[in-house]
Amino acid sequence: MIKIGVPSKGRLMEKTFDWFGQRGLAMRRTGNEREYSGTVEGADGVELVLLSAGEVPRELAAGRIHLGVTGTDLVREKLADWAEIVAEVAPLGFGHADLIIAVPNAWVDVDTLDDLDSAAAAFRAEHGFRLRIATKYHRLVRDFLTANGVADYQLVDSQGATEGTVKNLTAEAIADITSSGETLRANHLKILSDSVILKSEAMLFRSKLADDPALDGLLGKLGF
Ligand SMILES: Nc1ncnc2c1ncn2[C@@H]1O[C@H](COP(=O)(O)OP(=O)(O)OP(=O)(O)O)[C@@H](O)[C@H]1O
Ligand SMILES: O=P(O)(O)OC[C@H]1O[C@H](OP(=O)(O)OP(=O)(O)O)[C@H](O)[C@@H]1O
Repeated sequence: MIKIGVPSKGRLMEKTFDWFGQRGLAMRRTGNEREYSGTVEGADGVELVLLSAGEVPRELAAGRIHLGVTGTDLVREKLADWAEIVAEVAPLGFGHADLIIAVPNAWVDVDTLDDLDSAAAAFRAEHGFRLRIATKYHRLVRDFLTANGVADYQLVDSQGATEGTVKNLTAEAIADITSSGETLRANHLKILSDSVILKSEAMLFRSKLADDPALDGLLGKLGF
């Protein structure tokens, strides 16, 4: 059985279903609205595994799914040695979003990473603790800030509604995905001009740790 891991809800699921549908593989959810089960028609021996987008990388790494759809951001964040574990089969043309760092609009003197570095040092001197950056992308943000010489900060974990942490006084800055920019604007935050950490998009991945004799045939049918 070839197992394909697909996000279980929302835009990502619907667009993924459309993408496979256009290539002759009809996917749909079955059971009631809340039941996470689904079927695939158009190819024999293929099973649909509905997963949280955030869990697709781990399932690919464990070899429990052969193919998986998720954002490139989540694969790079969750799998340190991702290029050894998965191969990128095809970008799907949706789910485009940038991982960026943003600070309050009110910080008029802070527009770049250098400015952030200065502000972070001043913040620590004034408050006695390090400036807090809220994010769920710990690995990517830490690596990026280290590479850019920013050190005087701490990451605080935020698994959702990250832009709200500044207003809630649990962080001074955030690192999150943005697409239209609406959420940042609504929360009075601005992007540091040189802080695009990653340009993410939805991608079909193949696990290098799971094989099936029929996999190449299926990829051929999909056009790859
Ligand atoms: N506003 C957006 N526009 C485009 N892509 C987005 C947007 N927000 C998130 N994404 C992308 O969608 C993917 C899934 O995001 P996320 O982890 O937030 O999922 P989720 O909907 O919270 O799912 P779950 O809670 O099941 O893990 C990520 O790859 C992310 O980059
Ligand atoms: O730039 P925009 O178009 O406004 O999109 C960005 C928002 O979309 C995502 O949140 P999501 O809706 O997935 O909710 P979350 O806060 O639970 O991650 C992301 O975390 C941002 O908050």
